[in-house]
Amino acid sequence: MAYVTFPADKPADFVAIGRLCIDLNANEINRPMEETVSFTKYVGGSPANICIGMSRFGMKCDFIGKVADDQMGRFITGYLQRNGIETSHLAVDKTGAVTGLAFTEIKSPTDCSILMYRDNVADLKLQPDEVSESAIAGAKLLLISGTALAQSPSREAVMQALNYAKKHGVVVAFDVDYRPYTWKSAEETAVYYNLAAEKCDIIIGTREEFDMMERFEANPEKDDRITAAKWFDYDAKIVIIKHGKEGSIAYTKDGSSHRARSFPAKVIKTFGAGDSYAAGFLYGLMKGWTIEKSMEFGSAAACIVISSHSCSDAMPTVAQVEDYIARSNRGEITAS
Ligand SMILES: Nc1ncnc2c1ncn2[C@@H]1O[C@H](COP(=O)(O)OP(=O)(O)OP(=O)(O)O)[C@@H](O)[C@H]1O
Ligand SMILES: O=C(O)C[C@@H](O)[C@H](O)C(=O)CO
Repeated sequence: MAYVTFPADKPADFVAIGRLCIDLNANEINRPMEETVSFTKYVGGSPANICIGMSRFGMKCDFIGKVADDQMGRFITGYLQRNGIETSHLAVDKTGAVTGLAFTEIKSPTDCSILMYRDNVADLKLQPDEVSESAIAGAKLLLISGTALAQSPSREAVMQALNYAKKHGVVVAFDVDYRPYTWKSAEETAVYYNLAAEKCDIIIGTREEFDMMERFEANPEKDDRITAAKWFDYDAKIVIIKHGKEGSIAYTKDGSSHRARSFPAKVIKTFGAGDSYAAGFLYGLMKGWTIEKSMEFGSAAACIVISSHSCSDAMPTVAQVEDYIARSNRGEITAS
């Protein structure tokens, strides 16, 4: 059963809007940041990672965002281009804003953190009039990501993108992607996340992210079913709640639920799991697969990324994900 119907006659498959930044991932893993001396530079930011993932899967992708007018901004644009992503809808900041940096600390496979440098970043300066209506009208699926709602004018740019998507019958997916930095308060976060989520067809978040959105509501048991049910009174058709290694659960508007286990993985670091899961799941859905098969594909894509050093660069191809599922089913992959 198709829970979401994607428009057929569009020149592009997928357009994402929001954060583009740099990940500097520690080369010396299993060490605190204080003792780390070298890092490898990658393109980062959740929506950028998801877009790169979709492109690796063979989807025709476009990105709407803003980069700094510096070497880092040009590195990001070039990387997207080399990955086959349309970059003509990227604005270039002219106010002296910088590229956001995410230094990753990998103390152990389960103890990872991100040290952010996000003052005066270009991605949050995207203006509503820099959001291309034709880019959104020309895609089957728009992905928005929560961090872009943290500040104006990026917040209004995302709301504008949602308006264009509604006007042109584009399916909207929302990855909650809650990162505490750049938000001023938990109340502000909940207000804007809820405003955006009301307009989305597919909502994907972790249990903790939905807890944060439910700040003004009663769900004392943190019941996933109660969390999901609210959104079916708005535009949602699918709500996915992720539980890390415990897997994920999708609720659909018809009242059914669909569970996905996680696969074993030799984990290097856990960040990037959510982005690769989202890319894999959305790819499956766009291919017309069942919810279960799409979730399984996303879960296996996540394992490939968390077993690798980077997020963006490690995004797998379809063949790599299929191979991971097959090897796991044959018992050839064990957890770390
Ligand atoms: N340790 C793990 N082993 C195997 N699979 C995992 C592990 N951690 C996460 N996953 C897979 O990735 C999916 C998404 O992970 P998670 O719930 O941690 O999302 P997230 O918190 O958004 O990720 P991120 O750390 O990128 O922000 C899970 O549903 C699961 O399939
Ligand atoms: O912006 C961040 O929070 C870090 C990212 O750059 C990183 O690539 C990521 O989001 C992984 O999920």
